[in-house]
Amino acid sequence: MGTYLLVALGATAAADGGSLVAAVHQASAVAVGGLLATTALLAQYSAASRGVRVGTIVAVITYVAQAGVGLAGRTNVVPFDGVHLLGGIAVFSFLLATLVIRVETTAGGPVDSGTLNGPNHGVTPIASDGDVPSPVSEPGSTRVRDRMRTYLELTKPRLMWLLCLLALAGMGLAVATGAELDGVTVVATLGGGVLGIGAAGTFNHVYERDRDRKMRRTADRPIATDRVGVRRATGFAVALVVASMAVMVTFVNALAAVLTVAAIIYYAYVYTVVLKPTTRWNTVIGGGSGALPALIGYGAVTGTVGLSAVLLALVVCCWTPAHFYNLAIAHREDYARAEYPMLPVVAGVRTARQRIFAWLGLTLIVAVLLGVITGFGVLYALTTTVLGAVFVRSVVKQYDVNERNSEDEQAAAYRSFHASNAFLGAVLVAILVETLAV
Ligand code: HEM
Ligand SMILES: CC(C)=CCC/C(C)=C/CC/C(C)=C/COP(=O)(O)OP(=O)(O)O
Repeated sequence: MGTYLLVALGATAAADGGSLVAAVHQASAVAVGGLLATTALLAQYSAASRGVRVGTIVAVITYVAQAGVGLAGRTNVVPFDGVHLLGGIAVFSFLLATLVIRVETTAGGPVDSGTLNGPNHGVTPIASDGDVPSPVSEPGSTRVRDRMRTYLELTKPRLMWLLCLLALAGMGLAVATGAELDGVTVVATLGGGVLGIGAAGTFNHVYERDRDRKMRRTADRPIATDRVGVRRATGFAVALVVASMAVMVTFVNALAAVLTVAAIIYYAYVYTVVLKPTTRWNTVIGGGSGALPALIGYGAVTGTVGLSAVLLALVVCCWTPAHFYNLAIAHREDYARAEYPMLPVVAGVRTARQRIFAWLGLTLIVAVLLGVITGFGVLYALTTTVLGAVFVRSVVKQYDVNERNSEDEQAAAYRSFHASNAFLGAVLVAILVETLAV
């Protein structure tokens, strides 16, 4: 992650042209170079696998070339900024790949390589949504409150904070281009967005009710437990769509309204109905729905779609598999039982963890590109680096658990899941501060 810090700081230095950041970048380059050389040397003389030895050497060679390009650029002999950025990304990628080889070859226990075949090995679900209704009869006011809570549960409220933060960051990117932001647009976009997410979530509950019953994590959902009927839930979802559109069209603009409908259809139909039950790529392709709020926020303010918003959406697209595969690992028995072809179910845990590393690496790379084109400062560079490091570390730690299908394994996967949410949340807040703070 030291290399990543260099890339992030280098991008910042290039953006603000300031000498302080440039100086810190150069000092860090020397320190990280020392660390890298030591690591490579230790790898050659230890029992590390061939992959690790070769990987660290390749990283060192690229690093030296990269330092050369950096020095040449400093004296303005070769103004190779783009090459220097790519070189940094290359070193980072080699090292991440080497890390994967390293954790795989030193993992203590038998790494799960295959797909699930047995029914249920006694996994205890860690998370579950919602309360099971009490059988005891209750006074009217409690019943009304329960009913409201049940309908609220249909809207998947727990995802909303991050999706709202994403839309806000989209608005921040719009402001960075010089657009004006007003309170009505902010409130109406978030309000219309929340109604839209509620609609999409409710459709998802309706369509998945049979499979939800088969999964421990979801068996107590409102429709799966018949607390709400299919027709009522569908009516509720339609009402939410109408309300969302009314808010968007009246108080925001046509683009935001169209993108919101697109997000609802993308999640409730393309992902839920077409992709999720049929292909292992469901998460990768379906993640696009959750990325749309970046464009909705930007479009709400500017009436157009801009490059920075597209890059932010791309960050979220790359982040989504790194976010979800952790849960898919923790609940793979559930998914297998409901016959969803989630990656860990059809390709095994080992492959899923590799993909988490790969998508996380891509997320970090696209995040740097976003920083470069928007000219973000040190706060953004440090946030992506530190929270990125926490996320990477949490995934490495998943390999420390030896016992397959144990509670420890689930807990480790859940830590990565929470790290993923903390990472994206912090990056979005950093974007907001960078774009809105004067
Ligand atoms: C294909 C895409 C995605 C899949 C399959 C996925 C899957 C999941 C699942 C299964 C949960 C557990 C949820 C529950 O039942 O409460 C969850 C939680 C969550 N997801 Fe995702 N997710 C996706 C995309 C996103 C996106 C794009 C965001 C936001 C930008 C997001 C933010 C969250 C948040 C905030 C939580 C709640 C965490 C908590 O309860 O502490 N997810 N996700
Ligand atoms: C602005 C707007 C309308 C956005 C809507 C898009 C949206 C709700 C994206 C979130 C994607 C998501 C949480 C998937 C959950 O996966 P899952 O359904 O597989 O999870 P589950 O197993 O818990 O049902």
